[in-house]
Amino acid sequence: MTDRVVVAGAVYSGGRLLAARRSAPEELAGRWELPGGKLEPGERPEQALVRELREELGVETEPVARIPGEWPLGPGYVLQVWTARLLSGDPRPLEDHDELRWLGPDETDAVDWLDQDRPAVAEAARLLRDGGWDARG
Ligand SMILES: Nc1nc2c([nH]c(=O)n2[C@H]2C[C@H](O)[C@@H](COP(=O)(O)OP(=O)(O)OP(=O)(O)O)O2)c(=O)[nH]1
Repeated sequence: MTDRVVVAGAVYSGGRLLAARRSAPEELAGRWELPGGKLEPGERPEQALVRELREELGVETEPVARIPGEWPLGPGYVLQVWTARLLSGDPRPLEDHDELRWLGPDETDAVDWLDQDRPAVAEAARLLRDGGWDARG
């Protein structure tokens, strides 16, 4: 069976990366992730990402580029990650999260990322340090 996709955003603004601390489920609560969620039937990943970031954080974003790779999340799900530009709004933890942090290029290791997010975060951090974000859009 094909795995279902969870799409997450490496959201950036002003040279910083957004990290979100999960409030649920219990086994993930307190760990940090790139915000996003599951694709709904018929949705493209970029559409799902824009919808999830609107629902969870109250912001409008524009997906820029996929971070190459795909990471297993447990039975039946894989994680795909896009860089995304913040277009408008100030992110707030409306759903699924209880804290948000903007991380500068030297701070991307400062939070306890979910293990399955670490490869994508490492690549996002590299892009942030190289200033390569907008070049990819
Ligand atoms: N959003 C997101 N979820 C992740 C990441 N890493 C990771 O293991 N997950 C897991 C947590 C959840 O079990 C699942 C995504 O579920 P979710 O709760 O964010 O998605 P959703 O908003 O569509 O949730 P739902 O209420 O429809 O179940 O993937 C990540 O970086 N971002």
